[in-house]
Amino acid sequence: MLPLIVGVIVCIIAGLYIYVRWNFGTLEKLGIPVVEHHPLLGSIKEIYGEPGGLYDTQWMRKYGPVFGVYEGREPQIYVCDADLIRLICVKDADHFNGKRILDFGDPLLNEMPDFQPLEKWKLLRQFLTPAFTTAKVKVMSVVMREATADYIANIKKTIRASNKRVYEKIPIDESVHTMLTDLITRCCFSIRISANSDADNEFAQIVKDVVNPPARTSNMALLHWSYVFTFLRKFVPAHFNPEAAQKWRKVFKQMIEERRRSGEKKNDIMDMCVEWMERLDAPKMKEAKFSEMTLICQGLVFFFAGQDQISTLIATTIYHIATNPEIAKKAYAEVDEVFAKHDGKLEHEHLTELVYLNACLSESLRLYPFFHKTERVCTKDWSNEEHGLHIKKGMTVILPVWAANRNAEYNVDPDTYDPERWMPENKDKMNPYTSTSFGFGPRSCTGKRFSTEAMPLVTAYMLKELKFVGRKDSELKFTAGGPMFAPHDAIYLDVMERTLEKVPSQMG
Ligand code: HEM
Repeated sequence: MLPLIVGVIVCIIAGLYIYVRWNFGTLEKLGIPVVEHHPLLGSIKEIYGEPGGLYDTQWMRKYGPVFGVYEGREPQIYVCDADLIRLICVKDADHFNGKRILDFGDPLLNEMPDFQPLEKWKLLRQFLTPAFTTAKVKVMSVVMREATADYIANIKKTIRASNKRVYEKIPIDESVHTMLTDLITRCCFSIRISANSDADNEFAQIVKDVVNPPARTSNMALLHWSYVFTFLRKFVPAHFNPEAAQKWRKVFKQMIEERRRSGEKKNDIMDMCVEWMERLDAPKMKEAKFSEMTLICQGLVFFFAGQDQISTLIATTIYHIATNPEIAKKAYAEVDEVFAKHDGKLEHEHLTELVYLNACLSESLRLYPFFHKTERVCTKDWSNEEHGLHIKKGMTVILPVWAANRNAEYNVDPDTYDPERWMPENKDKMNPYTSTSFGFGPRSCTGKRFSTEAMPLVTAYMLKELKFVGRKDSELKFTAGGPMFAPHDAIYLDVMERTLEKVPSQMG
């Protein structure tokens, strides 16, 4: 009996060993360099370790612009070459029109557009694309200005309440993030939440809670092994907070119902939701499993697709302005000049005049996008002789945004924050596929127009009214955020009103 039991155990272990390592060797056969990896876990430990985008950058520098990585047992091709990115995302996009269908452990969150089967994603794209037409964004620009004015007024209140006339140690990233809940709610749903600094506001709180899971997993071993044995994912705490997602479902459904009952038209996202609610019974919607839940999730997408991204980019830009006198001098001078030219007001048409400020934001966008990678799944075998690359159907191609944007072939001194590279005389020489932060082609970001309006507008108004000053503890430190996100520690600055600018910098 004992030999039989031992035999069965040995067979099970051998079977598991073969299963775990089954895909190893796939990437090597493609003739591309492959990142050294753990014999069972692939490179998942590294992917979850340091800030992910920095790991990818180190790999690119060691292995070149195209290399293979095993995410657990899944083989993936990382591409940081501009021409290949163009081919995969744009020219031959019909060979790469998939993304992986991921499970976030909640039926609502599983409706996010990036992670849907092809037919459903096409419908979602039809829903999302009209949200930010040029005409709509122009109207939203006015609303953005109002939200920003209220935010600045709140900051000024705190400054005036302080004896030193300084709002000391403002966590500028969190502060802008909270303000964006208000700005997005006003622009997309025509709702004014009471005070944008009021973190207890129910709406703001729900949105905040969704992206803050109750407990991040401390059991890293479980997390790592779940990339090898996928059934273990059930035991890993969700990336998002399912309880808050439930609350969102209730609140957003009520909002749609109220708008439907009132018959009001505000030309916003809520109108689009009401309109699409009527279409849910159509056969093609049913076939694609496009449901009420799908629509309710899209409401949430307007927050979590943009809020972290936009707040990180505004905050990091302000951090560089606050801590670099040369950059500050140019940015403030330009903002003052443009406002003076337009009688103290900045409208949609004037944003392109902020050449230097837009260059600063583009540089933050190059270096610090919150989603540090995106992907395509190959849906038809694809070959390119010039690049000597053959990709089989089913293989995941990763576009490691941080690494690709730091490719020294296209950027001099790629790790340095240097807005000058985005000034017209330099920008015009750039290959557009070297700056990957919004993605490219049919699956690219639908929020680009909204973001490129909000970022310069909010930042310019903040600089017009407020002086940001670096502190001894001001730091820009990115932390590990798993395979997709690039979170950072709080960015502390001091802020004062520009008319009361006498308080000295605490830097150095
Ligand atoms: C600076 C701000 C933003 C950045 C850097 C950014 C970046 C990205 C990236 C890299 C992707 C994947 C693209 C690809 O795979 O080619 C994406 C997708 C997406 N983004 Fe954004 N995003 C931003 C703001 C927004 C905003 C404000 C919204 C508002 C709704 C939004 C909505 C979406 C949606 C819905 C998708 C999925 C598109 C699809 O799968 O078809 N994004 N974004």
